[in-house]
Amino acid sequence: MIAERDIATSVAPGAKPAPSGPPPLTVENVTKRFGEGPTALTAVDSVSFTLDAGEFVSVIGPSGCGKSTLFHVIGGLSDVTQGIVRVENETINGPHPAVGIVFQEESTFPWRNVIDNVAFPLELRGVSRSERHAAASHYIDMVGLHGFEKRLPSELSGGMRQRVSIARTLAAKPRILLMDEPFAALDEQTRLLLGDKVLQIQQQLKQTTLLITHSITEAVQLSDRILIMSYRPGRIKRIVNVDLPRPRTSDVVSSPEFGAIVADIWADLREEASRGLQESERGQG
Ligand SMILES: Nc1ncnc2c1ncn2[C@@H]1O[C@H](COP(=O)(O)OP(=O)(O)OP(=O)(O)O)[C@@H](O)[C@H]1O
Repeated sequence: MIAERDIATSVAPGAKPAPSGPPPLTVENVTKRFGEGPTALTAVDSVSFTLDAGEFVSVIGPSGCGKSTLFHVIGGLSDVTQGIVRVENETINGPHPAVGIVFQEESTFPWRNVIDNVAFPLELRGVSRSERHAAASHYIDMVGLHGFEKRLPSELSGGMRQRVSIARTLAAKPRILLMDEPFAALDEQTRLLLGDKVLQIQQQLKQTTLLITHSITEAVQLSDRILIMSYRPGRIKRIVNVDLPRPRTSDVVSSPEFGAIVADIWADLREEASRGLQESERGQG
């Protein structure tokens, strides 16, 4: 069940075009259980939402609330127990070619240089070397790695390697970009600056994106909407519309409006995270 209590509803008139056609992503009453019988664990419970074209939505929740489970289900990497995930009008039953995935873990190929990493999905499609290198260069520029085309991943920082992963996923021109805590391993300053990059890309491509994160600042900095999940079973507790003007940069974090949204989300998350902590202290986590 979705409990929707939007905190900021005043979307500027004409800010977003009215959606036409089916939403790029529909998650309908999705439940995911692990195991059977009395020891079965419901990780995700009756989750429903849609993603509109060009929208940036984040899913946020305390550790163990089922964010990664939801990510795996939407990415077609894991089956649902109940419910349906639709990409446009198509029910998925495995990875869908329209969904581009960026993982939390490093996923660059260490033996390929930057341009060949980014060009990889085009190579799989049989695109000629010159064409795929031209396309890859475009996305390398977009993520701010111009000049690093010939470097190996081992010659880059962690943040740069994640940018290579993002460029590689974008090079496949996904209709939906799905990211699971892509900046989790990075320090706070790098996260904020990479957030700027993601905002620029969003601005440029109007890329429909679903981000899984446990960082409130990241979610508020980047998103149009934030889905707050409850601690076990993972349900959508509340949906927050982030009515901060776009284009945005990381400067937005110092505005009072930003602070108010963060504080509001934290009030919910603190409750859920405390519940998680208490359960793990009782040995149920
Ligand atoms: N393959 C699995 N088998 C059994 N239980 C699982 C499996 N994967 C996840 N779980 C359980 O499902 C619950 C949700 O896990 P999940 O990893 O989706 O949470 P999360 O919100 O992504 O957590 P974190 O932020 O710590 O990564 C947890 O209790 C976890 O132990």
